[in-house]
Amino acid sequence: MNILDKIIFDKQREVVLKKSIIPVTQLESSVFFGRETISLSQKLRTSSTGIIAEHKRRSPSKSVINHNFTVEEVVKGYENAGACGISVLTDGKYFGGSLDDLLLARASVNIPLLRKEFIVDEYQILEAKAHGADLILLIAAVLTREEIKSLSEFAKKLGLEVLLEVHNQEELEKSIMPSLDMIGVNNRNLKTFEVSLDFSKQLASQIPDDFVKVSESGISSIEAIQELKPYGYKGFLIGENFMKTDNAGQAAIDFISQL
Ligand SMILES: O=C(O)c1ccccc1NCC(=O)[C@H](O)[C@H](O)COP(=O)(O)O
Repeated sequence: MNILDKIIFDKQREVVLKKSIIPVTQLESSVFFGRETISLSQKLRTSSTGIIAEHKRRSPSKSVINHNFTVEEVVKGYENAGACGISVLTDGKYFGGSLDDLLLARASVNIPLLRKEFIVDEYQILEAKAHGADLILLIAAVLTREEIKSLSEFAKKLGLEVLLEVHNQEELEKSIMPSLDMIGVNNRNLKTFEVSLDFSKQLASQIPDDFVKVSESGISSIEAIQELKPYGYKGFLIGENFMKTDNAGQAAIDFISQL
Protein backbone atom coordinates (compact mmCIF):
# COMPACT_ATOMS: atom_id res chain seq x y z
CA MET A 1 0.00 0.00 0.00
CA ASN A 2 1.41 3.44 -0.89
CA ILE A 3 1.36 6.28 1.65
CA LEU A 4 -1.70 7.96 0.17
CA ASP A 5 -3.70 4.72 0.34
CA LYS A 6 -2.58 4.27 3.96
CA ILE A 7 -3.63 7.82 4.87
CA ILE A 8 -7.06 7.31 3.28
CA PHE A 9 -7.52 3.91 4.93
CA ASP A 10 -6.82 5.46 8.33
CA LYS A 11 -8.92 8.54 7.56
CA GLN A 12 -12.02 6.50 6.75
CA ARG A 13 -11.78 4.71 10.07
CA GLU A 14 -11.10 7.99 11.90
CA VAL A 15 -14.22 9.60 10.43
CA VAL A 16 -16.43 6.67 11.47
CA LEU A 17 -15.10 6.99 15.02
CA LYS A 18 -15.49 10.76 15.15
CA LYS A 19 -19.06 10.58 13.87
CA SER A 20 -19.91 8.27 16.75
CA ILE A 21 -18.43 10.71 19.29
CA ILE A 22 -19.40 14.19 18.05
CA PRO A 23 -22.87 14.47 16.50
CA VAL A 24 -23.52 16.79 13.55
CA THR A 25 -25.83 18.90 15.74
CA GLN A 26 -22.85 19.73 17.97
CA LEU A 27 -20.80 20.87 14.95
CA GLU A 28 -23.73 22.97 13.74
CA SER A 29 -23.95 24.72 17.09
CA SER A 30 -20.36 26.04 16.86
CA VAL A 31 -20.01 29.85 16.98
CA PHE A 32 -18.22 29.67 13.64
CA PHE A 33 -20.93 27.72 11.84
CA GLY A 34 -22.90 30.82 10.86
CA ARG A 35 -19.80 32.91 10.12
CA GLU A 36 -19.54 34.55 6.71
CA THR A 37 -16.53 33.11 4.94
CA ILE A 38 -13.77 35.04 3.16
CA SER A 39 -13.05 34.19 -0.48
CA LEU A 40 -9.51 33.04 -1.22
CA SER A 41 -10.17 32.81 -4.95
CA GLN A 42 -11.09 36.51 -5.11
CA LYS A 43 -7.95 37.45 -3.19
CA LEU A 44 -5.77 35.39 -5.52
CA ARG A 45 -7.34 36.88 -8.66
CA THR A 46 -6.27 40.38 -7.60
CA SER A 47 -3.06 39.66 -5.68
CA SER A 48 0.37 40.29 -7.16
CA THR A 49 2.00 37.74 -4.84
CA GLY A 50 -0.52 34.91 -4.39
CA ILE A 51 1.16 33.17 -1.47
CA ILE A 52 -0.84 30.62 0.52
CA ALA A 53 1.38 29.82 3.50
CA GLU A 54 1.00 26.49 5.28
CA HIS A 55 1.15 25.47 8.92
CA LYS A 56 2.88 22.07 8.74
CA ARG A 57 4.65 20.43 11.69
CA ARG A 58 5.70 17.24 9.97
CA SER A 59 4.98 15.22 6.86
CA PRO A 60 5.37 11.70 5.53
CA SER A 61 8.06 12.87 3.08
CA LYS A 62 10.15 14.93 5.52
CA SER A 63 9.29 13.61 8.99
CA VAL A 64 9.69 16.43 11.56
CA ILE A 65 9.74 19.93 10.06
CA ASN A 66 9.10 22.09 13.11
CA HIS A 67 7.45 21.57 16.48
CA ASN A 68 8.81 24.73 18.10
CA PHE A 69 6.19 27.36 17.30
CA THR A 70 2.66 27.90 18.51
CA VAL A 71 -0.02 27.97 15.83
CA GLU A 72 -0.79 31.58 16.76
CA GLU A 73 2.83 32.66 16.20
CA VAL A 74 2.96 31.02 12.81
CA VAL A 75 -0.37 32.22 11.44
CA LYS A 76 0.00 35.79 12.77
CA GLY A 77 3.45 35.85 11.18
CA TYR A 78 1.98 34.70 7.87
CA GLU A 79 -0.80 37.29 8.02
CA ASN A 80 1.72 40.08 8.81
CA ALA A 81 3.86 38.90 5.91
CA GLY A 82 0.96 39.54 3.52
CA ALA A 83 -0.02 35.95 2.73
CA CYS A 84 -3.31 35.78 0.77
CA GLY A 85 -4.43 32.80 2.79
CA ILE A 86 -3.23 30.13 5.20
CA SER A 87 -3.40 26.37 4.87
CA VAL A 88 -3.76 24.52 8.18
CA LEU A 89 -3.02 20.80 8.13
CA THR A 90 -5.49 19.11 10.46
CA ASP A 91 -4.43 15.48 10.04
CA GLY A 92 -2.93 14.20 13.29
CA LYS A 93 -1.33 10.89 12.50
CA TYR A 94 0.81 11.86 9.50
CA PHE A 95 1.17 15.65 9.87
CA GLY A 96 0.87 16.33 13.61
CA GLY A 97 -2.04 18.73 13.04
CA SER A 98 -5.52 18.97 14.54
CA LEU A 99 -8.86 20.74 14.32
CA ASP A 100 -7.75 22.71 17.38
CA ASP A 101 -4.97 24.16 15.20
CA LEU A 102 -7.64 25.38 12.79
CA LEU A 103 -9.70 26.86 15.63
CA LEU A 104 -6.66 28.67 17.06
CA ALA A 105 -5.75 29.95 13.62
CA ARG A 106 -9.30 31.25 13.11
CA ALA A 107 -9.15 33.05 16.43
CA SER A 108 -5.81 34.66 15.46
CA VAL A 109 -6.16 35.93 11.88
CA ASN A 110 -8.67 37.46 9.53
CA ILE A 111 -7.58 36.03 6.18
CA PRO A 112 -8.89 32.93 4.36
CA LEU A 113 -8.12 29.59 6.02
CA LEU A 114 -7.91 26.30 4.15
CA ARG A 115 -8.66 23.13 6.05
CA LYS A 116 -5.87 20.97 4.59
CA GLU A 117 -7.23 17.49 5.10
CA PHE A 118 -7.87 14.22 3.33
CA ILE A 119 -11.61 14.67 2.88
CA VAL A 120 -13.63 11.53 2.22
CA ASP A 121 -16.93 12.40 3.89
CA GLU A 122 -19.36 15.35 4.24
CA TYR A 123 -18.87 15.15 8.00
CA GLN A 124 -15.31 16.53 7.60
CA ILE A 125 -16.72 19.49 5.67
CA LEU A 126 -19.08 20.23 8.55
CA GLU A 127 -16.06 20.04 10.87
CA ALA A 128 -14.19 22.48 8.64
CA LYS A 129 -17.05 24.99 8.80
CA ALA A 130 -17.46 24.53 12.55
CA HIS A 131 -13.77 25.24 13.13
CA GLY A 132 -13.60 28.43 11.09
CA ALA A 133 -12.35 27.34 7.67
CA ASP A 134 -13.12 29.36 4.54
CA LEU A 135 -12.30 26.63 2.08
CA ILE A 136 -11.61 22.94 1.83
CA LEU A 137 -9.26 20.77 -0.21
CA LEU A 138 -10.49 17.84 -2.29
CA ILE A 139 -7.85 15.46 -3.68
CA ALA A 140 -8.79 14.00 -7.07
CA ALA A 141 -6.44 11.04 -6.63
CA VAL A 142 -8.60 9.59 -3.86
CA LEU A 143 -12.12 10.55 -4.99
CA THR A 144 -14.41 9.54 -7.87
CA ARG A 145 -16.01 12.22 -10.06
CA GLU A 146 -19.33 11.58 -8.28
CA GLU A 147 -17.68 12.06 -4.87
CA ILE A 148 -15.97 15.28 -6.00
CA LYS A 149 -19.35 16.55 -7.24
CA SER A 150 -21.31 15.73 -4.10
CA LEU A 151 -18.59 16.89 -1.67
CA SER A 152 -17.92 20.15 -3.53
CA GLU A 153 -21.63 20.94 -3.86
CA PHE A 154 -22.07 20.25 -0.14
CA ALA A 155 -19.17 22.62 0.68
CA LYS A 156 -20.59 25.34 -1.54
CA LYS A 157 -23.97 25.09 0.22
CA LEU A 158 -22.13 25.86 3.47
CA GLY A 159 -20.42 28.87 1.88
CA LEU A 160 -17.01 27.20 1.69
CA GLU A 161 -14.83 27.50 -1.40
CA VAL A 162 -13.25 24.40 -2.92
CA LEU A 163 -9.66 23.86 -3.98
CA LEU A 164 -9.46 20.70 -6.08
CA GLU A 165 -6.01 19.12 -6.19
CA VAL A 166 -4.77 17.17 -9.18
CA HIS A 167 -1.45 15.68 -10.14
CA ASN A 168 -1.98 14.50 -13.72
CA GLN A 169 -4.17 14.89 -16.78
CA GLU A 170 -6.47 11.99 -15.98
CA GLU A 171 -7.30 13.45 -12.54
CA LEU A 172 -7.89 16.86 -14.10
CA GLU A 173 -10.18 15.56 -16.87
CA LYS A 174 -12.39 13.60 -14.49
CA SER A 175 -12.72 16.53 -12.06
CA ILE A 176 -13.66 19.65 -13.97
CA MET A 177 -17.08 20.88 -12.81
CA PRO A 178 -18.69 24.22 -11.87
CA SER A 179 -18.75 23.57 -8.11
CA LEU A 180 -14.96 24.07 -7.88
CA ASP A 181 -13.32 27.47 -7.34
CA MET A 182 -9.61 26.74 -7.65
CA ILE A 183 -7.62 23.94 -9.22
CA GLY A 184 -4.31 23.15 -7.61
CA VAL A 185 -1.60 21.13 -9.27
CA ASN A 186 0.44 19.30 -6.68
CA ASN A 187 4.09 19.24 -7.71
CA ARG A 188 4.58 16.34 -5.30
CA ASN A 189 3.51 12.89 -6.41
CA LEU A 190 1.78 11.79 -3.20
CA LYS A 191 2.51 8.14 -3.94
CA THR A 192 6.26 8.40 -4.65
CA PHE A 193 7.12 11.87 -3.17
CA GLU A 194 8.85 12.87 -6.41
CA VAL A 195 8.68 16.70 -6.63
CA SER A 196 8.92 18.73 -9.85
CA LEU A 197 7.49 22.07 -10.99
CA ASP A 198 7.11 20.42 -14.39
CA PHE A 199 3.82 18.91 -13.18
CA SER A 200 2.36 22.44 -12.82
CA LYS A 201 3.85 23.57 -16.12
CA GLN A 202 2.56 20.57 -18.07
CA LEU A 203 -1.03 20.78 -16.82
CA ALA A 204 -1.50 24.56 -16.84
CA SER A 205 -2.88 24.94 -20.35
CA GLN A 206 -5.52 22.28 -19.71
CA ILE A 207 -7.05 24.05 -16.71
CA PRO A 208 -10.02 26.16 -17.93
CA ASP A 209 -9.74 29.90 -17.21
CA ASP A 210 -12.88 29.83 -15.02
CA PHE A 211 -10.76 28.35 -12.22
CA VAL A 212 -7.99 30.09 -10.33
CA LYS A 213 -4.81 28.10 -10.86
CA VAL A 214 -2.74 27.19 -7.81
CA SER A 215 0.65 25.49 -7.80
CA GLU A 216 1.29 23.40 -4.68
CA SER A 217 4.36 21.89 -2.99
CA GLY A 218 8.08 22.00 -3.48
CA ILE A 219 8.19 25.78 -3.99
CA SER A 220 11.26 27.20 -2.27
CA SER A 221 12.50 30.13 -4.32
CA ILE A 222 11.40 33.37 -5.93
CA GLU A 223 12.65 31.93 -9.22
CA ALA A 224 10.10 29.11 -8.94
CA ILE A 225 7.26 31.65 -8.66
CA GLN A 226 8.65 33.61 -11.59
CA GLU A 227 8.80 30.42 -13.64
CA LEU A 228 5.20 29.48 -12.80
CA LYS A 229 3.47 32.86 -13.24
CA PRO A 230 3.68 32.88 -17.06
CA TYR A 231 1.71 29.61 -17.02
CA GLY A 232 -1.22 31.46 -15.46
CA TYR A 233 -0.72 30.43 -11.83
CA LYS A 234 -2.19 32.96 -9.38
CA GLY A 235 -1.71 30.99 -6.16
CA PHE A 236 1.38 29.31 -4.69
CA LEU A 237 1.04 26.98 -1.71
CA ILE A 238 4.20 26.91 0.38
CA GLY A 239 4.71 24.91 3.58
CA GLU A 240 8.09 23.43 4.35
CA ASN A 241 10.13 26.33 2.98
CA PHE A 242 8.72 28.60 5.73
CA MET A 243 8.16 26.03 8.48
CA LYS A 244 11.70 24.61 8.39
CA THR A 245 13.17 27.95 9.49
CA ASP A 246 13.40 29.20 13.08
CA ASN A 247 10.83 31.93 12.35
CA ALA A 248 8.18 30.95 9.80
CA GLY A 249 6.55 34.40 9.78
CA GLN A 250 9.87 36.17 9.15
CA ALA A 251 10.72 33.67 6.41
CA ALA A 252 7.38 34.51 4.76
CA ILE A 253 8.07 38.27 5.10
CA ASP A 254 11.52 37.84 3.51
CA PHE A 255 10.03 35.75 0.68
CA ILE A 256 6.95 37.85 -0.09
CA SER A 257 8.88 41.14 0.04
CA GLN A 258 10.98 39.94 -2.90
CA LEU A 259 7.95 39.26 -5.13
O1 LIG B 1 4.11 16.79 2.24
C1 LIG B 1 4.04 15.55 2.17
O2 LIG B 1 5.02 14.80 2.42
C2 LIG B 1 2.77 14.86 1.80
C3 LIG B 1 2.74 13.48 1.73
C4 LIG B 1 1.55 12.81 1.42
C5 LIG B 1 0.40 13.52 1.21
C6 LIG B 1 0.42 14.92 1.28
C7 LIG B 1 1.59 15.59 1.58
N1 LIG B 1 1.63 16.95 1.69
C8 LIG B 1 0.50 17.80 1.62
C9 LIG B 1 0.76 18.95 0.75
O3 LIG B 1 0.11 19.04 -0.25
C10 LIG B 1 1.83 19.95 1.13
O4 LIG B 1 1.88 20.05 2.51
C11 LIG B 1 1.64 21.36 0.59
O5 LIG B 1 1.37 21.38 -0.78
C12 LIG B 1 2.92 22.20 0.86
O6 LIG B 1 4.04 21.54 0.33
P1 LIG B 1 5.53 21.98 0.69
O7 LIG B 1 5.65 23.45 0.37
O8 LIG B 1 6.41 21.16 -0.19
O9 LIG B 1 5.72 21.73 2.14
